[in-house]
Amino acid sequence: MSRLPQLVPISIADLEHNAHATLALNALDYYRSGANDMQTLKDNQDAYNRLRLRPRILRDVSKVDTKTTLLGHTVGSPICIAPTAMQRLANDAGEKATARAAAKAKKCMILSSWSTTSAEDTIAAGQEIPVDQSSTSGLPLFWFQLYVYKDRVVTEQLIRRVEKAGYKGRVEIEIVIETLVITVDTPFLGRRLADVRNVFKLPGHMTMANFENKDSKVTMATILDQNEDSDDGVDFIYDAKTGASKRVVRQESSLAAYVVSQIDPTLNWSDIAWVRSITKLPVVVKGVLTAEDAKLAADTGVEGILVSNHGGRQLDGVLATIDALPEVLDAVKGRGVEVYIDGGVRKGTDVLKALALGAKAVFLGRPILWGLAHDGEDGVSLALNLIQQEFELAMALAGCCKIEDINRDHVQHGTGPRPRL
Ligand SMILES: Cc1cc2nc3c(=O)[nH]c(=O)nc-3n(C[C@H](O)[C@H](O)[C@H](O)COP(=O)(O)O)c2cc1C
Ligand SMILES: CCCCC(=O)C(=O)O
Repeated sequence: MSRLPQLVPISIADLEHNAHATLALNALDYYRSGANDMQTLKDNQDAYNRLRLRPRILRDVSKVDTKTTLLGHTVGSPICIAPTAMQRLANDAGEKATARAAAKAKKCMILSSWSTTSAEDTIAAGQEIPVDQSSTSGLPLFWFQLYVYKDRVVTEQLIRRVEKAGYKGRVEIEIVIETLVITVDTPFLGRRLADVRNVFKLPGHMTMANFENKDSKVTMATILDQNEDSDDGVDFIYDAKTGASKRVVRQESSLAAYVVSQIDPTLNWSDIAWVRSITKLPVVVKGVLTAEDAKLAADTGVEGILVSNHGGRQLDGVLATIDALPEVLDAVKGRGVEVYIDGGVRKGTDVLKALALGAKAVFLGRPILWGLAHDGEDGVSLALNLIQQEFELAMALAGCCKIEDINRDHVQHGTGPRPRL
């Protein structure tokens, strides 16, 4: 692979550029790909660029405060970390590095079900960072992303593990896993062509750590080719229920094969109700793109909706998330459901636009991975700080001192004069 010269990163785009130069192709392609033609992947960013800001002037913006609340918890900023699987492909410290950077920045991090570090170890890493409990500028927050397995016993065990890992109720520890984020857009894995070509797989020394326990080193038998060295195109698919491994000839991304074998494509609204019935954790559904589904989510009683197209990695050709956001917000207006967004957020002005349209918070996927690839924990801190500083500047230049100052009048579609209301 040709190597590009490294940049001293001063934007998320620079971090991405550097990651292209440093990551192994298997990891780079897995991280950067969208599904099929990657139309939605591109549109997620383009759609932000189609929006225009309407700044207000002469408003004393000498002090800007970005703290906000997420389901009742005060965090330092509405800029949060989306769940991305297998972070150790970017840097050996993986999810631990991300957790420490999130804790330092007092930001919310969602840990993926498919992390290469366990929920317990990730939380513990976050707790290494001292937090000022009396701080009025917010505290870090850790949420957990759940894939619902065909085997509900496996799903429930994972929920119990996560509840336990959250140490909820111990007053001296403020970092809690407070919310389950159920991903609902992945009954099957979207077709990411580069992963198919690369026959993507997780390297043998990494594991899907949330499915291990002290007695069994489940080397993620699931997607691993157990004959790693010879790469003979044969996988052993692990059946979590029987503990047996089935031999399959691999013709595609091992991840896609794993999803087929484990993740429940029959998932429907009654399963969301089931999850709610077995845990006290608040529930956010991740992957809503339409008013119709937003209403059903509210009817199911969820606490939050994350408007997401999975970073353009699932159904190619769907709306950019920022274009889908208004109909979701309209559909659940007055229902007490918080609405967040992810996909294509790369600049401080993107954050401002999303909040102006009504999102409570934005979540970053790939930018965190680019930061990790750049320099582990410091790289994630850099990614978070770069976009945080851009956001604070954008707020000030738009005449906003605090999050509540940002409103619908700060943004318009297109470049023409604002239509009369
Ligand atoms: C490499 C990668 C892995 C991901 N893994 C997960 C995952 O395990 N669970 C999940 O719900 N979403 C996952 N996502 C989707 C992200 O949570 C998020 O929706 C998306 O990345 C946001 O778009 P952005 O990358 O443009 O910021 C993943 C995305 C990427 C790029
Ligand atoms: C079930 C897929 C797990 C990882 C993921 O969500 C992604 O690669 O986008």
